[in-house]
Amino acid sequence: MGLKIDNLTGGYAGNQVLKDVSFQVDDGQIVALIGLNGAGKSTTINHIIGELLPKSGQLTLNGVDLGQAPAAFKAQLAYIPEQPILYDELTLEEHLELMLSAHQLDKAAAWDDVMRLLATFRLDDKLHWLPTHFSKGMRQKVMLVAALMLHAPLLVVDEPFLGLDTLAQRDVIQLMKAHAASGHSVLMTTHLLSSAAEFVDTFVVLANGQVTFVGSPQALAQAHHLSLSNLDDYFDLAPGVVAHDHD
Ligand SMILES: Nc1ncnc2c1ncn2[C@@H]1O[C@H](COP(=O)(O)OP(=O)(O)OP(=O)(O)O)[C@@H](O)[C@H]1O
Repeated sequence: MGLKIDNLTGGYAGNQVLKDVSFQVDDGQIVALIGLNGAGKSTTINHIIGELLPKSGQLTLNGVDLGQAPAAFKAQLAYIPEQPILYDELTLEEHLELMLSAHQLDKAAAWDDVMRLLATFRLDDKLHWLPTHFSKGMRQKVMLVAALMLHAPLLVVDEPFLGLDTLAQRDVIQLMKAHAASGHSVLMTTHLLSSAAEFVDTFVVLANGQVTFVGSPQALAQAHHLSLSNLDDYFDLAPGVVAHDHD
């Protein structure tokens, strides 16, 4: 079933950003939300994670309605924000233990999997490090491990590649693909259209808080006479996608 967003209108007090946004993320799919700065990508995500309340519209995840059962809705998703949020006084291991217990997961049962993820990102020898010792990319990797180890039905990732080296970017793509292949789904935002076109199933284009396109990378490219490798030119060419940040 996956995530279904129907006619979502919402935003911030005094700034209604999203207008009638509808799209879905089916089980087993990777969907990328794209759009220029200020188009409404983060606002959409803030609604999905329950940080913002819709003015109207409906969000359901595997049949659970966010408005009616927020805790059950949120329990099904793992969210990786654009800016890593870590506690200065907790080690890497303590961060992961905290996340596991917050999700009622048993450390003994989950730990082999956690160590595999840490090894993927070359963090397995840093369990006792504090966040102050981590580089920006390492902090991002910790957030990725903390979310991926939950195996949540929906993984929501704001800008997954920000601050990551090329090896880690490749690893994140593989892990997102594995997450989807296991029947779960991924919703991400990105500005890297050509790279995303290599592994996402669907692009959802937002412009000025409205959905202007939903379809495969191939369909998006064809609609604008672009090749997949030239998709980064999309926002130069597509009419009606320009966001107005401050109107
Ligand atoms: N806390 C806020 N209060 C009021 N308006 C906001 C707030 N955060 C964002 N906005 C406005 O909402 C609109 C959409 O912003 P949003 O952050 O969703 O865009 P985005 O597509 O994620 O952009 P970016 O690519 O820069 O991350 C913008 O006009 C922005 O100014």
